[in-house]
Formats: sequence, structure tokens, C-alpha cells
Amino acid sequence: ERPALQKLLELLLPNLERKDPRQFFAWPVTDNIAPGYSSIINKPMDFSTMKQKIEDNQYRTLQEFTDDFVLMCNNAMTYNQPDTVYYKAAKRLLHTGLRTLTAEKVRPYVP
Ligand SMILES: NC(=O)c1ccc2nc(N)sc2c1
Repeated sequence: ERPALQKLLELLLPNLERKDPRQFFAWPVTDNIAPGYSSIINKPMDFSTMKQKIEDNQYRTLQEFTDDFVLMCNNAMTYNQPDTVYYKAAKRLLHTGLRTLTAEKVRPYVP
């Protein structure tokens, strides 16, 4: 039996992924596409990793899921310069994604 939280996260994740049409956040960032990334960002995060964590039941609360989402966006705003498409996409994703995650109808799932 799938707990309610896991079902909710499986609904929320695609909602967040749709806000990243250029898929800058779909997969782990490699040092090949982003020189020095692994030495600058010590806690990488991306949507595919979040999906795996949902399936492995690694999120105990909506807050833990939200924290990974925020981490992912902040990583991009740490590594990329403010004038890059990646930084701008991360800033917008963070803003619109948090609005979704804190929406009235989602809030009841926060213990
Ligand atoms: N999520 C990121 O920070 C990110 C994604 C894709 C990408 N492609 C580059 N050439 S730099 C870069 C950074």
C-alpha cells in the first residue's frame, strides 16, 4: 500500500518538471557540460534523482522533498553566473515551484 505522501509526490514531481521545458534540471549535471561542477557543488540534485528517491520512499515529509527542490535550484544559482540561461531558469523555477509546493491544497500534507 503506497502511503499518501508518496502518491502526492508522484503527482507533484511532473508538475515541477513541466516548469523546466529545456530540461536543464532533468539529469545530474556532469563536469563535461559544466567544468568544475563537482568541485563547486557538494550536494548535487536533479529531477531524476528526486524521482528515484520518491520511488525508494526516501522522503518522509513534503518538507524534505521541498528541500531537495530548493537545493537543486540553489545549486544552479551557485554554479552559473547571473547572466546565464541556467541561472535565470533556476531562479524562475524556484519561484514558481515553491508557489506550487506551498499551495493551499498541498499544505494539508505537511505534518
Ligand atoms: N543545472 C545546471 O546548473 C546546468 C544545466 C545544464 C548546463 N549546461 C551547461 N553547458 S552548464 C549547465 C548547468
